[in-house]
Amino acid sequence: MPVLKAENIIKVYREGNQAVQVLNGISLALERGEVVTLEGPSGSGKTTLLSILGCILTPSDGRVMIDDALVDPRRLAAIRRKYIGFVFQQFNLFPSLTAVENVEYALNIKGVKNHTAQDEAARALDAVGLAERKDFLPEDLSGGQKQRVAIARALAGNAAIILADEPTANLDSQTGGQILSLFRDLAKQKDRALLIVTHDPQVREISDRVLTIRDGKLT
Ligand SMILES: Nc1ncnc2c1ncn2[C@@H]1O[C@H](COP(=O)(O)OP(=O)(O)OP(=O)(O)O)[C@@H](O)[C@H]1O
Repeated sequence: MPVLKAENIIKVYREGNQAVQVLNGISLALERGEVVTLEGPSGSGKTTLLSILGCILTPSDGRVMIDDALVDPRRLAAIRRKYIGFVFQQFNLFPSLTAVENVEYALNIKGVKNHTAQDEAARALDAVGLAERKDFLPEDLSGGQKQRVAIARALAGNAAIILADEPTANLDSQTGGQILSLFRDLAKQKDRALLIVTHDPQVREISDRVLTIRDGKLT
């Protein structure tokens, strides 16, 4: 059974009396333990699709199922907290929190508190090779290290679905390559589904499958 399934997703953005249909009937399924690349030209709807799959946006039509249950638009935040981990191009770390506090904060939001959160955050940073820098602020970390913190944050709390939007876009290709193999290994270890939106050709190399979106459809 796929952990994530999208059926016939349509998304229309409205601005004033203009309507633009960005997604034109997208269906896909992600299995646990699978790493999938999503490619497509700029403006083709990749981020929109990722936001719908990640329960940030609701589709105009079509449905998303997680673990075979229909995603209820009234419960998006709760479903997102339970099932989804995100990694972004800009890392999106809180600048005033240390590495470990960034991960801990995300765990707190997921309902993991106190010592359990502290221990899990420390373990997650250890898994991405940052145990020695766990008390550093983001400004004292390199780009690759910041992305490791973001990966630790996405993986902590056992999200079954990890969605990444251009995770290597701000990294040099060597650092990007290292981050990608780590990301893949960690996702595979726990049988998570990992979907990566990217223009980076290196992502294909660590993926099981490549999806291409063009004019709002998968080709
Ligand atoms: N909130 C919004 N309101 C109106 N139009 C939007 C909105 N968000 C995105 N769009 C439009 O929808 C289209 C798809 O955008 P999206 O960001 O999903 O594409 P993308 O494939 O991720 O692009 P890129 O690779 O450049 O990040 C674009 O034409 C964009 O301008």
